Amino acid sequence: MASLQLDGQHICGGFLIAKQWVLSAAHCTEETDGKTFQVLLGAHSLTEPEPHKRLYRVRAQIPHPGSNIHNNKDDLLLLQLEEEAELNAHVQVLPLQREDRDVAPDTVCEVAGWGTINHSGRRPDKLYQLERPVLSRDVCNHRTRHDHTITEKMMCTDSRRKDTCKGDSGGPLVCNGVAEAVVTAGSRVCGNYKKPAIYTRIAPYTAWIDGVMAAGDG
Ligand SMILES: CC(C)CC(=O)Nc1cccc(-c2cccc(CN)c2)c1
Repeated sequence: MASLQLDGQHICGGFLIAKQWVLSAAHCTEETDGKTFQVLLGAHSLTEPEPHKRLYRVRAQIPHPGSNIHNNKDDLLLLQLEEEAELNAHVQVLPLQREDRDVAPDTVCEVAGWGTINHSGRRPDKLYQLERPVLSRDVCNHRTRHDHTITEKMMCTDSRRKDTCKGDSGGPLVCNGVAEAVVTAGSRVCGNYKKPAIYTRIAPYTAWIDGVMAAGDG
């Protein structure tokens, strides 16, 4: 799990997909006015000293060309670290789902982040992890939910009570140990069952991800 930070403040989640590459969400750059993130790896607490915590500078930030501030489409961001991350028990690469097939509804997946915890807007110091069931695209696209805005490159999880929120964007949705999708802000509401959590599915973007990493590695 990565924390994308500006001036020492957690802004968004992300995760290591290769030794020198982190995947996150493009909309995380919306309020950075051009500043480059730093990436914290190996952390559980954002503030306390921990043996495997290390802050990395970012050589390049590459948002998906289709990403924009008006919708959640192609909401992916690749970050190339200044150097390869030092891997250990607390810092590992997460395998990506490369088969483009929907995760079955009701599959229980997990999502983690340092995003705001509840309606109080309290920001946690320690990483939170949540198990959430996958919601079918048909239910998620219902008129009373996200009203046909969920494309085949997106997926949803139930947002009844437990949900992702501000600061969780960019983190992985992990199903059976594989990163299936990336948290996106969606309608930017949290914990409302009528607005299920939305994720950008990874499998439809592996060609783009591989292409950027190949070009970036020179
Ligand atoms: C520059 C960005 C950090 C701005 C931003 O993302 N704001 C924001 C505000 C309220 C909820 C959320 C939010 C995130 C992740 C999941 C969800 C939906 N459960 C909401 C996101």
